[in-house]
Amino acid sequence: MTAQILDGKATAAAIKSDLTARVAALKEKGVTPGLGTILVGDDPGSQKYVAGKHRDCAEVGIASIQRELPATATQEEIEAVVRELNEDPACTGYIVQLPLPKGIDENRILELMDPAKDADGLHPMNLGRLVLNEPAPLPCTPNGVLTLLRRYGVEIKGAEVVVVGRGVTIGRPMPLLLTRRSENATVTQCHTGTKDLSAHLKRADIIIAAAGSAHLIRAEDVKPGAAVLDVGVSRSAEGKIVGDVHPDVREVAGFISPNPGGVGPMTRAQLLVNVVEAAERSVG
Ligand SMILES: Nc1nc2c(c(=O)[nH]1)N[C@@H](CN(C=O)c1ccc(C(=O)N[C@@H](CCC(=O)O)C(=O)O)cc1)CN2
Repeated sequence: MTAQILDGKATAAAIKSDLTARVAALKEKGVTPGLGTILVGDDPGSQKYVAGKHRDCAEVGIASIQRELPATATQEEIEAVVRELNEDPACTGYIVQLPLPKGIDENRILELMDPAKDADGLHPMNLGRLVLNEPAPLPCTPNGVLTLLRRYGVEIKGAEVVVVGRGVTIGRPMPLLLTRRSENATVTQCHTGTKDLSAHLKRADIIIAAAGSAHLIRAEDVKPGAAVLDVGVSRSAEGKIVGDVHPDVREVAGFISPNPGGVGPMTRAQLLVNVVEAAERSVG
């Protein structure tokens, strides 16, 4: 068996095409949605992701607001830019690209954001709303994973899902989305303290690998027919992306998301969804 590809590029393109029409409708009502980004430092990966976000904006008609600070920026300097975007009426929503340089209090920066402008769904108020089952912008990568599973008809209801990783952008919020009544999955969260990862993986109908550990998920640990989503990013000596999932898993899994070309483009598409939804709320 060779796994069906969960094509994030194609799915993101379909989402962007729908958003293009919605942005055009907003513009007819006099509203141009605007996405702001705050990028601190010169990490090449972060620069690439932010550039991609603005390319996407141009594609669907969303205005771009870009703020860049050097790696030496102080907490106060970053906070000043957060306050500026909180007040900017042209900015419908914005993100602070993570991770921030060492020494910066990331949580304090996120807390300072206006939760109504939180395009990433990572403000503590919005994560709290998710816990409480209240409407909130959803974190982009977990929502991208869910959208991909739904588009390809992977059964989520009642599925045994293993999430590997506990980072703030995916590992922490992913189980919150999956265990909502609308999804009804059963979730096990694994991490570096998990004693027998292999035993958990072998039982999973869906594996979401977000550990950032190259080829951590091996074919012998995957149940035949399982859906495997590769969210991990490590780099080879040549600078190429190496995911968390070993290439041999394709021969065992029922569905697999490539990396690159799987969850990454979905993260970007869901960010645009959050901005357009915020703009639509503003016109009622
Ligand atoms: N504020 C945030 N910071 C970070 C987030 C986030 O959701 N919000 N997630 C990641 C990085 N990220 C978005 O910012 C992101 C990662 C990957 C991609 C992507 O399209 N990847 C491509 C490959 C790109 C390449 O060649 O390097 C793919 O998978 O096909 C987009 C966004 C951490 N920080």
